[in-house]
Parts: sequence; C-alpha cells; structure tokens
Amino acid sequence: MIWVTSNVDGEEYKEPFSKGIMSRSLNISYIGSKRAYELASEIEEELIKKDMSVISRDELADIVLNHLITVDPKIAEKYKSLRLLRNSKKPLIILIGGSSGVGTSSMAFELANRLRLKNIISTDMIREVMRKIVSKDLSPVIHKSSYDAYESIRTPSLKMDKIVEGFITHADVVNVGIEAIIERSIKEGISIIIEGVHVVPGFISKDLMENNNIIMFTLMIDDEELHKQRFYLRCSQPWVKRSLENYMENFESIRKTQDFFVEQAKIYDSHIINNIEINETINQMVSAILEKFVGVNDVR
Ligand SMILES: Nc1ncnc2c1ncn2[C@@H]1O[C@H](COP(=O)(O)OP(=O)(O)O)[C@@H](O)[C@H]1O
Ligand SMILES: O=C(O)[C@@H](COP(=O)(O)O)OP(=O)(O)O
Repeated sequence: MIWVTSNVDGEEYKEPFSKGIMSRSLNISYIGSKRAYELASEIEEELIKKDMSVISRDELADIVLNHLITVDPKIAEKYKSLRLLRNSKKPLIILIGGSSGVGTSSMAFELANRLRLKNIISTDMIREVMRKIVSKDLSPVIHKSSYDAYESIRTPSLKMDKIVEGFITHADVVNVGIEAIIERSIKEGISIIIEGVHVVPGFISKDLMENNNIIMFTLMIDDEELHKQRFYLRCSQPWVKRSLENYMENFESIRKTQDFFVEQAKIYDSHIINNIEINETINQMVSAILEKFVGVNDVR
C-alpha cells in the first residue's frame, strides 16, 4: 500500500493512496471520468515502479504535474492552477444567480463537482427559513415567488414596473440571509457556492463583495423557447412537485426578471453567462475564477 502524508498545524497524518480521489482531482477540464481514472492508474503504476510506499501530498502533486505535462500540457496547467486555488488561505465564495429556470442549481452542482467544493446552499432554502421566522402579515412578499411578489406589495410605486418592483422587494429581504451565510463562511473559512434567484448583482453589501474571495455569476437564457423547455425538462422529473402550469402562466414575468438581472449584471460587472451547454458554462466559470483568484488567463 502507498501512504500519502500531510501536515495539519504541525501534526502529521497519513491516508492510503486512492485512485478514486486522485481521478476526481484530475477530472479538471472535462476530460471525462474514464480518462481521469486511467491517468490515476498510470500515476499509481509510476509510484509502484519507483518503489514509493510513503509520499507527501506536495511530492505527489509534483509527480502528478510532471506526468500530466508529458500527457497534455493544457491539463497540467489547469491542474496547477486549481491546486493554487485550493491552497488559498481565504475561503472561496461563489455566487450564482439568475431568474427562475435558467439553471443556477444545476450549474452550482456541476461546478462544485469540478472544483471539489462540498458546500452548496440554495437561496430558496434561506427564504424558506425566513418564511418560518417572518410572518406573512409582516413581509407578504417573501411568502410569494420572486416573479409574482408584486401581487402582495402593499403600496406599489407608480414609477417602476410592478413585476420588477415586486422582485426587488422580495430579493432584498432574502439578501439579509445571503449576507449572513457569506459572513459565517468567511468566519469559519469554508468555501461555498450560494445559488438562486435571489443572488442579484448590486444587492450584497459592497464591503463584503470587495474584501473577500467572492465572485458572482449571472446566468441567463437568451432564447425564450429554450428557457421554456428548461421548465418542461425540470417538471418532467418524477420527484419534482412544482407545477409546470404555474411557470408557464408566469413566464412573461420571469423573462422580465431576467432582463432586470442582465441590466444589474452590466452595472455591477457580474459575469453574464448564456447557459446553453453545461460544459461551456462550467468552463467559463472556472476560467473566470482562476483569472480572478490565481491570476491565470484562460487555459481551456
Ligand atoms: N446547460 C444546461 N443544459 C441542459 N439542461 C440544463 C442546463 N442547465 C440547466 N438545465 C436543466 O434545466 C432545468 C432547470 O434548471 P435548474 O437548475 O432547476 O434551474 P434554476 O435552479 O435556475 O431554477 C433542469 O431540468 C436542469 O437539469
Ligand atoms: O421564487 C422563484 O422565482 C422560484 C425560484 O426557484 P427556482 O425556479 O430558481 O428553482 O421559487 P418558487 O417560488 O417558484 O418555488
């Protein structure tokens, strides 16, 4: 057996070399799990050939890097950058927003897998907790959806589009919870992805956004028909309880909230991604993250 050693606060610990763990860390630029497992097996063979029974994590990373350079320098470059990112002292906070149905929860899951992050929280869940604490009488808007919150605004403004006004009032309340999650993650040093319809550029305090490793993405779907199809797809899953009819009835309002997202993203410099193809979306996100936090340009 090959042992991999590490240090935590001066204490050494060791764990057995695992091809599964190694291949997950190698599946970095969508080389596919089969290829990643093959590479992990090649690296294991190299360790056995060299008769290494104990190896430190850093030595192992160097061996992996040298192996990847001979196989594909682009993959090697990405592996190196992601390692730098993972070794960063500050936690990484990734915010993924967009109107209902554009794919924030699916992309958060994919990105977490790609970056090997363990924490994802949906703003729908934060809203659900807030609904238990804040009564319908006190804040009727958060007891509605983001696209029909306008129906419960007590005194609508005459100057603004009512759907956008409802959306702003609704998202603004949930952002109190989002900020609390960000503050707690920073305090604990936990990297996290926060996703959902309430992650709107310009709604989180400037101070939090500027002084930490935070990056925000705004997903959208340019093509109306494709956006509709995403709801068909989601609601066709047997476990989904939310009704397709509801989203179709409110589709125009949902599109209006998307227009608002895009306007805000342009003002506040959030990365706008037209979420058509999963790998393209994830590659764009990973590139932006590496550029911002490790200073590496696109290595796709
Ligand atoms: N890039 C994509 N390609 C294909 N299907 C996608 C993509 N992104 C999301 N989907 C699908 O679209 C549906 C809606 O996505 P979901 O993540 O539930 O949206 P949101 O959380 O933004 O409301 C889901 O069935 C999801 O699997
Ligand atoms: O408020 C909203 O726009 C949606 C957000 O959820 P996603 O569609 O983004 O999952 O929640 P709903 O009230 O429809 O359950």
